[in-house]
Amino acid sequence: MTRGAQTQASKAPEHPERGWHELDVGAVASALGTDPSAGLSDEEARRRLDEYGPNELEERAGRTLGQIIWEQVSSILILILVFAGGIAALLGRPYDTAAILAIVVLFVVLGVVQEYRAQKAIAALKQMAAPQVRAMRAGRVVELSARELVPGDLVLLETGAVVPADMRVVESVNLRAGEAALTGESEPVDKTTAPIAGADTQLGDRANMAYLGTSVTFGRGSALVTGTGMRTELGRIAELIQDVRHEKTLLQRRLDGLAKVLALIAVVIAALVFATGLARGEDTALILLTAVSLAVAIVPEGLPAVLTFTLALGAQRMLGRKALIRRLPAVETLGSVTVICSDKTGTLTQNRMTVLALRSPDAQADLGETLRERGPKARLELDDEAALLAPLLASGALCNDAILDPKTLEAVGDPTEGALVVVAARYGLDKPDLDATLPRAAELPFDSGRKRMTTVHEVPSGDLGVVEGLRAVADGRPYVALTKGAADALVERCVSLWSGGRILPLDDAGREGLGQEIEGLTAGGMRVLAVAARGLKELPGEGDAEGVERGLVYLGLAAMVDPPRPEARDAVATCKTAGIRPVMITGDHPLTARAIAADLGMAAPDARVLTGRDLEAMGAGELREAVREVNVFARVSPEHKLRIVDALQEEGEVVAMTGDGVNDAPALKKADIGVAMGSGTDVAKEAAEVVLLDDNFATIVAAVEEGRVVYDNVRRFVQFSVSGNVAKVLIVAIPPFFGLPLLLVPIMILFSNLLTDGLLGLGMGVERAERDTMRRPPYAPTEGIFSRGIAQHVTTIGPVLGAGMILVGWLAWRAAGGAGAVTATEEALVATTVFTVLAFAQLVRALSNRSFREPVWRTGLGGNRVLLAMIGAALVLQLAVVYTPFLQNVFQTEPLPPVTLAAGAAAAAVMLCVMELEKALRRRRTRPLVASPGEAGGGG
Ligand SMILES: Nc1ncnc2c1ncn2[C@@H]1O[C@H](COP(=O)(O)OP(=O)(O)OP(=O)(O)O)[C@@H](O)[C@H]1O
Repeated sequence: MTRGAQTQASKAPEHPERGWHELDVGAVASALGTDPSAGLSDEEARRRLDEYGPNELEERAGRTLGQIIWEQVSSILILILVFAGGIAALLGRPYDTAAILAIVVLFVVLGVVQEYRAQKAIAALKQMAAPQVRAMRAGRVVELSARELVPGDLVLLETGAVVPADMRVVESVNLRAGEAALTGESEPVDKTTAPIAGADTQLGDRANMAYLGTSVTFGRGSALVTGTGMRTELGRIAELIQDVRHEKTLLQRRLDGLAKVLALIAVVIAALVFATGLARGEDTALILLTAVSLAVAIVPEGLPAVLTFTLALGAQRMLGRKALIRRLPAVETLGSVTVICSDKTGTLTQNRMTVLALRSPDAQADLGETLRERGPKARLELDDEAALLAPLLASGALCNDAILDPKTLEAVGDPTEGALVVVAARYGLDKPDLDATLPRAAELPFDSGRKRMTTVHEVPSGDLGVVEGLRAVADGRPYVALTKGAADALVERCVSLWSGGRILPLDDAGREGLGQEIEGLTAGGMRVLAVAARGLKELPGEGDAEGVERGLVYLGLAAMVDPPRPEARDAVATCKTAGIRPVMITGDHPLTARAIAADLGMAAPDARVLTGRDLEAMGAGELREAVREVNVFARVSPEHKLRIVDALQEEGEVVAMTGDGVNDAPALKKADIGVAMGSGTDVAKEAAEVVLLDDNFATIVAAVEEGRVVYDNVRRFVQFSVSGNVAKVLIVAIPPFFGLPLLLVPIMILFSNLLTDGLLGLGMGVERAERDTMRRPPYAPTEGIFSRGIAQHVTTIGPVLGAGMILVGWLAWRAAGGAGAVTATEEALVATTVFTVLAFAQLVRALSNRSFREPVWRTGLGGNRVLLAMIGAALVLQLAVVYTPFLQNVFQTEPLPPVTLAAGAAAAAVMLCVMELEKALRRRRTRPLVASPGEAGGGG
């Protein structure tokens, strides 16, 4: 087997003087040092991989470390801090200055590390999604990651695959490639194998080459890899086309905006305090220091790091639930999804088809009972009655690409086809025998637009056995064409039927009768295929479906069940309570679709169903109106999906749409969240934001839930951190008006914002779904972060916390003797008291903050170990700052007597009560657990 590969392998590939497209296949193979039928040997492939490196484009879309650092350093928040540090230096406060600068550095490093890790994580996810390719190595077909391809590899191409490198086509069976990404040409190009003259032939005209970044839209073939990675046409222009813009998520952009607003407020308040202080003739140093503290207090230092962390974690969790995220923004968009448009077969159903009913003009069989009694492996006798079904059964198995294992009575391949092969085998008609009797001579493959397929078979002169009838159907012609497909449409193409051993005419009345029969079967949720045949004088030309698939002789019907996935029913119910509308979009018959939709709870048994034909007859306005209420679309082609997404989006919906085929790609791109099936084509995956590793509808719903959790956790941190900062601003700004000393010095505020809040923020980022996460309406993309009660929280809890801390400060100051009698050390003691009690209060607030609605005793303490650990760490750090001599120096703290700590703990307990009271009020204000988006319970 390894002959050629072995003899030629040691010769290194060299680029020929003429273009690859100018050489014939033999010359290409010899220049590449490979065998055009067996491929490279494993050893040689390994060697070349070492030499040429993996087949991937250098990641230029990702920002470099330098860029990430610059982005962090140049952010407005950092600039404010640097400015504040400068003033502190002017005031002769070296520790404050050093601390501010140290924290600036820490902040930048933390941000950079987070960003860098998030970027790496996404790159890793992308790699997981890298296409698998089938290649020949040493004469055997192997499956490998596209990254492992090397020049000289022989790659097998099939419909839906992305072309994984630049290659010279050596075999083409109707092979066609979409090259729009590379050449801008929107029509697919036919691929050929013969050499093409002209060194300067345009890329688009080099029909015997296939290029990285294009995709196979039709047919199959094989090709020799001529260039990989950056040594491809795409690699050459990669720098030009790679999107260097860093894609920020909606939340990131919103939070950037929030940070800017806060920064502006910081500057304004600081200026105000400075001006009023000057006007009242206060000590300039104190005023300046206050202004610096204010600026530092408002800036939410921990926010960016917490955000990236939370998003990356969300993507990871989704992966754990079998949804692979290809673009980070999808994590949060998922949380806003309002409509999920899902394929039926395989996503909502199990895609395990079993034929339960057979109908031919002369006989019928219902197998449900038998299979229930005798199990799925039941075999049946081809008695006189059943023999009347033989042409139907045999044709169904012949016009078919599934492979039967006659022993186990199982089939591999497309489940619809497998069911037909299996039912024929039940009656002793094994596909391999049939294939031998009536050899296949040509085929018109299935496509979901036509919804049928045809195979053409030679009719040999010898005895055909049980399928002798097909000779008569062929009506003396040398070939018989067998067509199977969606029953309603196929029956319309039949002009006669096979009955009593003769071809009888089929008139409109007859077709109507068959239509009713089909309707009867589909209404029970079965997929019904019709099978028909005709004689042919000669083999049809390529793509001559229209010429062949008409004037057919009707042979019969096969109806099969495909049970719903058990978990889909729950997922549909979850969608409903979560204010998300599940919509079924299927190529199947309207009645089949509706019956299954009803079974899953997606639609009423008599719900309105729209078909592809209905859609075509509708104007844009009409369609918009229809998509508001229709949950089942049937007999839909991939092109219709695009219109459905469009109409839904016009209606303001955030749409997730599933798909697996090449033609689904435009709809996946258009949808807010394109969802590709793990089993689908590479083209669909490339177009999608999310790939379902298990093809399961329930997985989409799980991903939506995780998306909401991410959103919740970010909002949780914003609520916590902004209300805390409001308090800190008040603590700094108010006391000077009453002659009190500064209650928090800048370095303390920094510590609180960055370490205490940052650690707690990370703890909040890992919070799991709340009990009502999927029982409330989705977040509208236009909805601000401060909606649903967060604004109230910030404006009530913030001032309460601030007032409480001022009271603490005032008590401490009075205890030290009050106006005129307080020494510098005692001032430091007062500040340390406020600093520490505030830290305690923040710790308990973090606990209460675990749920937006539920009381803390319900959410419990143990559910989030990370948060508990962070609370512990923050506590230890706080005590360290207060009690270790070196840190006392840096942070200008004084050791607190135990009684103050105890009082601080008591104050924190009071704060907890206030938080819980606010939540109780929020619960009363807003209706909980909504069932539909109409009754939205957002209190914001
Ligand atoms: N292999 C096949 N040969 C002939 N006809 C088929 C074949 N597979 C499906 N059909 C017919 O074509 C119709 C549409 O099939 P299509 O594959 O587009 O839908 P589907 O993908 O199975 O459904 P969904 O869109 O819900 O996933 C089916 O209802 C069936 O009648």
